[in-house]
Amino acid sequence: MTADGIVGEFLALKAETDADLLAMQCGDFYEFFAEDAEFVGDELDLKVSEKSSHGSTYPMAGVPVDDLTPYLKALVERGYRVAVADQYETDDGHAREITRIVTPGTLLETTDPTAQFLAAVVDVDDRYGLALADVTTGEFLVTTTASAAEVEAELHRFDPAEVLPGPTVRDDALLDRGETTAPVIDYDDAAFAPGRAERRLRDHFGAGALDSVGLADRAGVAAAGAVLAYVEETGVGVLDALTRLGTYDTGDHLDLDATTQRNLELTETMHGEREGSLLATVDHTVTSAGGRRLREWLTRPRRDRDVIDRRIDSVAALVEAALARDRVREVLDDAYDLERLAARATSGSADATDLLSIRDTLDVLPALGEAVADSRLEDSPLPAIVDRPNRERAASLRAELDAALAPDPPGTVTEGGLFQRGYDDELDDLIDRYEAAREWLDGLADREKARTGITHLQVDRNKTDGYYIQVGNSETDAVPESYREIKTLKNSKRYTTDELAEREREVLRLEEARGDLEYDLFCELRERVADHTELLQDVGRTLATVDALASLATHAASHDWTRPEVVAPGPLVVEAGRHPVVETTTDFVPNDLHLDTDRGFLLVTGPNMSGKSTYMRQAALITLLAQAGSFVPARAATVGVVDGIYTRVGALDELAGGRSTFMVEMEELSNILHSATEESLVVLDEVGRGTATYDGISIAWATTEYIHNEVGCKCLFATHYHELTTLADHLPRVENVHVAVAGDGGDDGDITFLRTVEDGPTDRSYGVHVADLAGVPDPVVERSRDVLDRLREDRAIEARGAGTSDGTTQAVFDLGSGDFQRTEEDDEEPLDPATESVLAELQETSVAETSPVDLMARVREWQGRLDGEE
Ligand SMILES: Nc1ncnc2c1ncn2[C@@H]1O[C@H](COP(=O)(O)OP(=O)(O)OP(=O)(O)O)[C@@H](O)[C@H]1O
Repeated sequence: MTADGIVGEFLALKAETDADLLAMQCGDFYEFFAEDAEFVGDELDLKVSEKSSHGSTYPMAGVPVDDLTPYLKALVERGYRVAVADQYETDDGHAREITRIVTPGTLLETTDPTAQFLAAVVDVDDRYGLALADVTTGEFLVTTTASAAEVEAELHRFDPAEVLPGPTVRDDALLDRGETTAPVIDYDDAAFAPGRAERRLRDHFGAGALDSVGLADRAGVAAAGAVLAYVEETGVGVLDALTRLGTYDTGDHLDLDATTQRNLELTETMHGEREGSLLATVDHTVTSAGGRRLREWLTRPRRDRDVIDRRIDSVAALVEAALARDRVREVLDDAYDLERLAARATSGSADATDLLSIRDTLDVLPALGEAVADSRLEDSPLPAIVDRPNRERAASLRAELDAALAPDPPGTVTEGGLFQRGYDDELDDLIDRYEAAREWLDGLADREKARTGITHLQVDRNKTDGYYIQVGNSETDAVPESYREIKTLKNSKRYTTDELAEREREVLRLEEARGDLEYDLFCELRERVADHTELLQDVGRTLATVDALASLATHAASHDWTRPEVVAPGPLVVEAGRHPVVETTTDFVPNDLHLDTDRGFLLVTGPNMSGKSTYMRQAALITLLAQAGSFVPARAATVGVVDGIYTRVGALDELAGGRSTFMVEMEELSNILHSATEESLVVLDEVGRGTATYDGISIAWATTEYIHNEVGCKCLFATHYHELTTLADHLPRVENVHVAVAGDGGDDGDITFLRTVEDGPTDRSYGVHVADLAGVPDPVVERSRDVLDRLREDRAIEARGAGTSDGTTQAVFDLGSGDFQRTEEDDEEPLDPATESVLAELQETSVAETSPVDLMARVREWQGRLDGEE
């Protein structure tokens, strides 16, 4: 094919696909042309050369066929979708077609141990269907819900690598809320049609599959069908990896909205770092599958007490039995990622080393069985967990692999050397003949030296000349007549003979036959392994589960955590509780917490920086950890199961998202007030702060009443609005607690943060002290103290009337009530315009939002105006 034709063909194939880039095979290379070449040249630092076509030149960049995978991975991990066109032989030359599209959600070759979900969301008949498939492990989950917030929360939990919104949800806010940074692909509308989707699901998973997993909802079917269709387009093998369909009900798990997952820093901190998150703190797993399991438990804690208790029973046993725990972890350390290896076997991408890894990991199961047979673990649920997979089938698969594979097989599966002797008679025979021919060749140099008397003679092989006899120039006169010269080098000549040529042909033929036969045998073996996918997934899950349990136990033992008593919905009582992450970096002061039916709502006050947020998050995290099946950081804890944890904490900078912080705050509050039930735990940190003081107080006030009277859930509410503390006198379940400090924070008085939580409201706010600590310039701090003193003295700003010689007070704006109070005698008289205007401005002035300096300047200006100055 001409050069022109190649670029033309590339552009035609590119027009066929909606992938971002195309890699087209041209002989031994995959080439990118035109814009794609420039793009990959930049992204991957590939050399870009020029190719001429139709009189113009096109950029061209290529990678050797065997090296494509790492380049593909690099592109896909940056979020691009890459189509691959392979070349195949035809009767009159060769042709090319797109054989697969590699995308972030369907990349089998990933080396990142975290789960890689492809998600589809669709809305049918007012319900949302969400399907999540991880082709690297074969996991395929479907759920349906009527709530957009729940879809959002699930997307945040599963953190998909790629999202396919159905036609009706493409413009939905739920996809641009920043819940996912994954590429969002507008995929073929038809794939989401429920009828078509259902047929596709039945074809792939079998006619009865939908009924047996209880997938009836059209929205769920549509989402699952779209995922299948998409995966199918990306390559046939990848689709085969999806073996197990499952459904789940969002009600099985603790409801954690997306904001709460972020606020509680479950898997990453507010700054997007893993380090410092709850997961990073408690993760001591030794396998990547165990790490995935632990992440799943922390992001999807349970509501079912039986499940929770079983996990905690296992953790407790492992906490007690330190030696057995170490042994369990040591045994698990030898395990590879079986779920992923199973998917590689099913998709046909596993090589011999992968099958050996499967063999070695199957070995871990009996060893783990022995480790949990320890007397201190035998009464726990652990032996039953390890017994769940079929041990006999696992042992026989292991034995089959062990008998088949060579101990140190090559990385390619087409060149032989994969199998042990004795595995296959035909192969053994081929190998015997091959080795005999090789032996003849290996001995040839010595035999020829002896026969001819030539000393500088060697036999070797290279790509262009094949096998040859090489003789140094000084002795070429002595070569026998049977030698045929094939090449002259500077110091030597190369020869062949009829017999050497014949043997060479034989060796090559045998090599090829061996390679072909081993490849066929290997594919058969790999398929037999793929037939055991479910078994491998069972074993993989078991190892991951035990690893996650041992990790929780390791953390509990090393940080002195305690077993929580998990009870039916009800109280949350914590004795000497700590924050699970903060305690690892700080000399932490433990705190008690008591929330029950008589005392379900705590108003938490205290100076800035005293530890209010930490205290409240600690309560949420202790509940979450208990429901994940973990021990908790406390001396003792009773945790009443909750159905959801909802938090609204300090405003994040969401201005980049185009919404004002106060709007975000109110949207989050709205979601909480709509979602929380009597059995939820709600944590509110300074709700109402983002607006004018009196609006803020009013919203906080009404929120407290609503949660107390209507929702009736457990709630912790931190506030700087001292006014709210009086609510404890009116609402029976509301109590005040405060984080204590020593010192009054007054003029120069320093305060010491005690970090202890005590009953009753705090008396001061100490904000000026924190301003001082933060390095606000001295004049401002001092001035603030003056202003504060005055405000405290008067709790009022006076408006003095003009024209009254003695300057008697005419109207007082009372900061406590937020009302104007006038003196009796002035009431009759109409106000003069100056007073009117000052009062109007005064009414509009927000004390909280005006700096003390401005405030004083304004007051001075008002006084001037009232005194008749211009
Ligand atoms: N019990 C504790 N023991 C030790 N250190 C703590 C404790 N509680 C909080 N801290 C530390 O005190 C600092 C302030 O805590 P936090 O952010 O919870 O205060 P806050 O009262 O919510 O502040 P603000 O009102 O300004 O938001 C943090 O650095 C935290 O690590």
